[in-house]
Amino acid sequence: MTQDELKALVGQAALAHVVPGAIVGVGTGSTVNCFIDALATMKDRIRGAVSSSVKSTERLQALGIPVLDSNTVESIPVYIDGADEIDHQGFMIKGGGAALTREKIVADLADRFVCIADESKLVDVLGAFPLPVEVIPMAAAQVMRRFASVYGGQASVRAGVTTDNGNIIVDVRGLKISDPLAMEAEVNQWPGVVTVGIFGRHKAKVCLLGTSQGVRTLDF
Ligand SMILES: O=C(CO)[C@H](O)[C@H](O)COP(=O)(O)O
Repeated sequence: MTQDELKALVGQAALAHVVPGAIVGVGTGSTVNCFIDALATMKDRIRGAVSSSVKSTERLQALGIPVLDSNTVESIPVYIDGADEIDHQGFMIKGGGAALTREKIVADLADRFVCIADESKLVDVLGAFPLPVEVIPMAAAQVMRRFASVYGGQASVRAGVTTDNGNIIVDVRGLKISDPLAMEAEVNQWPGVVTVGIFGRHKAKVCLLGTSQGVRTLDF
C-alpha cells in the first residue's frame, strides 16, 4: 500500500472514534484531510467540529461540516489528529504543518487524543524529525541559541512560513528526546516560545497506525 492509501485507511478508521451527537476536535495535515473527507459522510450525526487551523476549517466548511468557535466549547470527547512522530508511550512530535499551537489548544479541550498515522511515524525515541517550535519573531535568535546551549540542537527558522497566529516556526535538528515531559515543560517557559511541538501532557490515548496488514490500534 502507498503512504496515501495508508492515510486514507486510518482517516476512515477514525470515524469509529467519533461520538455521535457530539462535537469532534479536528487536527491538521494530509492524514487529517483524509479523516475530514470521511467525516463528511456522517456530518448529519455530529454537532460540528472545533478546528486546529485555517486550512482544516476551510476543508470542513467546504464539505458542509459546521465549525464552532473554540471559545464557545468547554470540552469535547475526542480530538483526532496526525503526528510527525509517535513513540511507544503515545508521546508525539507535531507541527510539521505549523499548526502545533492551535492543535494543542484543541487537544486540551478533549478527553481523548486519537492519533492517526502511517507506520513510518512510529519511533523508539522522538527527535529524528526536526522539532517544530512556534516562536514570537523577536525571540528567534535567543531561542535558537538556547537550544544549542541547553540541548545541543541545531535550530533554524522555517523559511517562508508564518503561522495562523502570525508567528514563525523554528525547527530543531539533532535532538534525542528521552524525556518528552521534561523537555516540553522546560522549553515552554523560555520567553518568546509560544508552543513547543512535543505533545507530552497532551499525548495520544490511542493511535490508529496504518500498516500494509491493515490498521493496528495502539492503546497508551
Ligand atoms: O502536526 C501536524 C501539523 O502541524 C500534523 O499532524 C503532522 O505534521 C502530520 O502531518 P501529515 O498527516 O501530513 O503527515
